[in-house]
Amino acid sequence: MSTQTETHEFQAEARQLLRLMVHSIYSNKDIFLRELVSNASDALDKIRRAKLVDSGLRADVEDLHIRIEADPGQRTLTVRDNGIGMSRDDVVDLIGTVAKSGTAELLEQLRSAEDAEGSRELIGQFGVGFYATFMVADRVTLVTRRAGEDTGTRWESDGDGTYTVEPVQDAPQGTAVTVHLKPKDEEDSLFDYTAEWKIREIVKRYSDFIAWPIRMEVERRGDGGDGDGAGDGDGPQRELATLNSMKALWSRPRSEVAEEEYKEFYRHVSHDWNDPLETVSLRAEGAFEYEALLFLPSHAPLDLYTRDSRSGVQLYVKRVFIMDDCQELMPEYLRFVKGVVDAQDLSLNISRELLQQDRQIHLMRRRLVKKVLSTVKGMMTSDPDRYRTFWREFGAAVKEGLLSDTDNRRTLLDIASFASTHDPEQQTTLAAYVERMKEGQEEIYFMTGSSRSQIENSPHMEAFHAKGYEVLLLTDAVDEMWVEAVADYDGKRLQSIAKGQVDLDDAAAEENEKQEDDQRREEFAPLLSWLGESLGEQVKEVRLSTRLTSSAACLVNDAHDMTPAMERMYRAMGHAAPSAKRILEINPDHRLVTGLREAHRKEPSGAALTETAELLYGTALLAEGGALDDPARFARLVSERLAGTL
Ligand SMILES: Nc1ncnc2c1ncn2[C@@H]1O[C@H](COP(=O)(O)OP(=O)(O)OP(=O)(O)O)[C@@H](O)[C@H]1O
Repeated sequence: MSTQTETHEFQAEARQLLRLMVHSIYSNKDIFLRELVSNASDALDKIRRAKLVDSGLRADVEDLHIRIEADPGQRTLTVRDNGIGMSRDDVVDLIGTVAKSGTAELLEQLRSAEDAEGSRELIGQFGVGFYATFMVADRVTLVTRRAGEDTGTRWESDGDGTYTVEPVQDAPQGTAVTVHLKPKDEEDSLFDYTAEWKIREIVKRYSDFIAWPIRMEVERRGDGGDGDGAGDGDGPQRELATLNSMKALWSRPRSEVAEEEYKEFYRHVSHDWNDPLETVSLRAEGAFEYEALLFLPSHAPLDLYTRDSRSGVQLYVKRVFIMDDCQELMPEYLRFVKGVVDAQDLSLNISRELLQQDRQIHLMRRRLVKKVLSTVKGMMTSDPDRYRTFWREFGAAVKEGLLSDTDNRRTLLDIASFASTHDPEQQTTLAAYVERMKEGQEEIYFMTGSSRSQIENSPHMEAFHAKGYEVLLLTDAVDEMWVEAVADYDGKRLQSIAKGQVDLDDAAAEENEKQEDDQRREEFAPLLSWLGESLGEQVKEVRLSTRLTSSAACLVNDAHDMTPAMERMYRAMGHAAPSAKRILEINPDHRLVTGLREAHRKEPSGAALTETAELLYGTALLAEGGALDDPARFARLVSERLAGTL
């Protein structure tokens, strides 16, 4: 070891991931080579781009390629690229840590995953990249030099928790990763990764479309020989071969590309080990030509709802990689879409700033979005199960589009599904809801809340349930927001059952009940006005309810007020959101309410009565899942009352 060798510890999460790799929960170990080739290919993309942007960069971009070197004697396999390379700090930051958000959650889920199958699925959603080498290696050495820098870095680890870094003077530009292979053990899927046939097989299978040549020294194939590679006495002849075809998949007609090739390409661009759910290809001809090959994943990534979630569309210009994560091509609500867009008529030097202003890019994005949405719409009829998977995984993200993408709002409403009281298992579309609407029903009823059972059991549901009206049960955080922005679907107003007044009676019944109502209002007027005063701190009005059948009371919002959930969300985002006072509705048929009316008639004031009013309000709040201001006081009042009944 040189005097400049430093020993570092892997970051805690990295250590845990490494342990998983060493104990190899993933049965297909071949993919380690795919990961190394994929990283090498990215490094080559990056150097070409860097040189385009800064022609003064001291970098050799003459013959960019990947080279695989196998040494059966030493049992090593090296993947070498002459790409962008890494500085010493890059190596420590990128290789020694796992920067991906969601790592901690993933590890937690892995710990609780019950079987190997479950673990594989989870890890598949994550992609372990470079660390996959530790499935096949007992030591990994990486030598790298960043283009433009003089000193290189040597990194080495046996995957146990620490690694070393030291400077090296004679490193070539780019990165070489040498895997010191564990002994072969085919029963454990550990093949001989120095064997030419095995390397060829893996490259062909996983990396054929890589745009850079993947070269390796191979045995020269004899002309019509016996194919055993044996030489004629001078030993086998060797030659340098390119193992991959390098064909850009997106430029080939769909009919000529095998499903398996698309899947591999998807894995390359998405770093997802699972198959994609759907492939979307698009070719635009004319004044502004481009080709797109996009994928809808089959699982939501763990970081889909975190702030730093990346969008997965790469931009190429005339087959040259320009940038990852091109947000100008896909709106945030479709950030899970992965793939490649290759434009013919953009400058290779295009910057993000210019992209934002480019009219053609705007048009391209509009068309891509429409294509993705129409693909989803198509799935609804062609393959409903697949559509359901899509919506389960990505529905909550897509609904964000109802707020941000007014152009496509109608399509978004068409492809959306919601839980509903109609069916405890299956979600419904709005179109299906409208079809089932009762005669005379003018509105689409919904309620937002934190869970299906909480909404279903909330007092607001009672009359809707009793009268057989279907209610949509909206439980995603984003639902609170979009329902404020979207007024109607197909001319039918969207109406929260927890807001404003409800009127579920038909005209004939209404006439009969009108007189009864007037009489009741008169009877209850003194109680309502007393309750209004007594609970004046908490509510802005107390009125008789038409939505309750079995509960004594519930809280509702005025039609234009924010719901408590919205207020909480605004506060969580750091906005000031003063609490809007709500309306207490009481059920004139409930024993507690009629009893209270009688008690109030006999003795219009008094501490016990005021406490009952407080309890009535508190119970209504609890029934909808709300939080009491002073739970201890509430508990004491309830205990005292209970004690009185014994
Ligand atoms: N051959 C290489 N040349 C330059 N940088 C590399 C090379 N290999 C890895 N890196 C750097 O190390 C980082 C981490 O690599 P790693 O394979 O662990 O994850 P990743 O490729 O970013 O994502 P994933 O885990 O999904 O494959 C890369 O993002 C890249 O910046």
